[in-house]
Amino acid sequence: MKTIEVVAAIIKHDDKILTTRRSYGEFENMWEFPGGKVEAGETQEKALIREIKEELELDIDITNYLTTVDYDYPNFHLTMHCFICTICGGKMHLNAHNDAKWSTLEELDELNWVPADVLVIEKLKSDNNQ
Ligand SMILES: Nc1nc2c([nH]c(=O)n2[C@H]2C[C@H](O)[C@@H](COP(=O)(O)OP(=O)(O)OP(=O)(O)O)O2)c(=O)[nH]1
Repeated sequence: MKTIEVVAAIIKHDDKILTTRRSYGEFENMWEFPGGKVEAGETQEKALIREIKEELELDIDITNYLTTVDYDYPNFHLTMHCFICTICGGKMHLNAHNDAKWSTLEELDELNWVPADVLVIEKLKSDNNQ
């Protein structure tokens, strides 16, 4: 099975986290963390900065590494590296999503997530309880 390597941004502001809703493809209208595929020759950090600029027109600072999740979808294996980030510039514009919202950790449970992201949310919650 092919593996897709993806980077995702957990963008924080105060006690809120930015979530975005996919506007196309097999996970249309499900919530995710913004990001995308790492291109050949790119570092994970460079890929994430590029993806967030493309998708949201935002500049980000990567604060720290959160986790890497591995998930088997029926037609591919996902390896997704997740980083905690903050916004350092730009004005949000949705180029690849049909909605975005700021949610507290508790409010994340109310959203219909892309399947692999449930693992990311578990990690965010366990870190928060330490
Ligand atoms: N961006 C993102 N992708 C995720 C998440 N969770 C998850 O399972 N995925 C999957 C969905 C997609 O199959 C894959 C990422 O693809 P993508 O479509 O965002 O990548 P990309 O921006 O490089 O897009 P494309 O030009 O190939 O469409 O990872 C997540 O939180 N964020």
